[in-house]
Amino acid sequence: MNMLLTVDRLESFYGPSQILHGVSLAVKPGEQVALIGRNGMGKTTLLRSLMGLVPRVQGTIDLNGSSIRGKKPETISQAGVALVPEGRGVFGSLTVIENLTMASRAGRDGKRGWTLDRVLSVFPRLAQRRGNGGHQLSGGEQQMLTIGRALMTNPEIVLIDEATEGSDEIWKTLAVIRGEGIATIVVDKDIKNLAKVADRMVVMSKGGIEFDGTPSELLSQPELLERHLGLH
Ligand SMILES: Nc1ncnc2c1ncn2[C@@H]1O[C@H](COP(=O)(O)OP(=O)(O)OP(=O)(O)O)[C@@H](O)[C@H]1O
Repeated sequence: MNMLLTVDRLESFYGPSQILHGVSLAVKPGEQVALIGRNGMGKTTLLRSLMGLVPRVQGTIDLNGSSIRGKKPETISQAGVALVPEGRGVFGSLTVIENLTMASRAGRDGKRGWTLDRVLSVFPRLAQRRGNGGHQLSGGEQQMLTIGRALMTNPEIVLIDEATEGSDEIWKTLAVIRGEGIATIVVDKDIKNLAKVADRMVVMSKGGIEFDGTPSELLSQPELLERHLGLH
């Protein structure tokens, strides 16, 4: 099967600091990849690098066989990548509906599977608060809104940082996204729940990838879990 996303020997820098040291990773269409590791190991930097938000990156980032490395975030979004950042980034002065409609765009192949009505039917709480300003929403509702906005761009892959930061409803949402055949890279600390939903678990350490395998392969390595995730 052709890969959706191929990352090869990626190096990322903030000013003089090198944060990623040769990350290689491939994601198939529709695959759910969990990205885990201790604090400060480079998970957020990897997602931001894929979205074009890190100023200096070297190596390969290909989406559907075309390079997106060094492209602007807007171009990367048009190519089919959506980011749900930690801390969210909802527009507080705009209503729920305005936040959603401003993100609306056809997917790469012109498909518009995700419309306003569809997003509101998947997230009934957003429908109830359709006229509320973004700043009037709870943390969990803001996360739903950010995911709804990502879906309005009709993406092929959604990158979700600190997924359970908003609320535990994220697990239901991930199941919906999976059912749509949209690939995900999900960063979170809840390894048990991630292992239930992910096709693959990728462990980062010190700006590199330490492990890449199935949930059962990871869970059968207690020494790795303890060293990189502090679990025993
Ligand atoms: N804008 C920035 N400028 C300089 N250094 C940064 C910047 N953002 C992150 N870093 C550094 O890059 C390293 C990796 O951080 P990153 O946020 O990618 O890790 P993480 O694995 O997502 O951690 P966490 O789970 O704590 O969010 C850290 O040492 C951090 O201090």
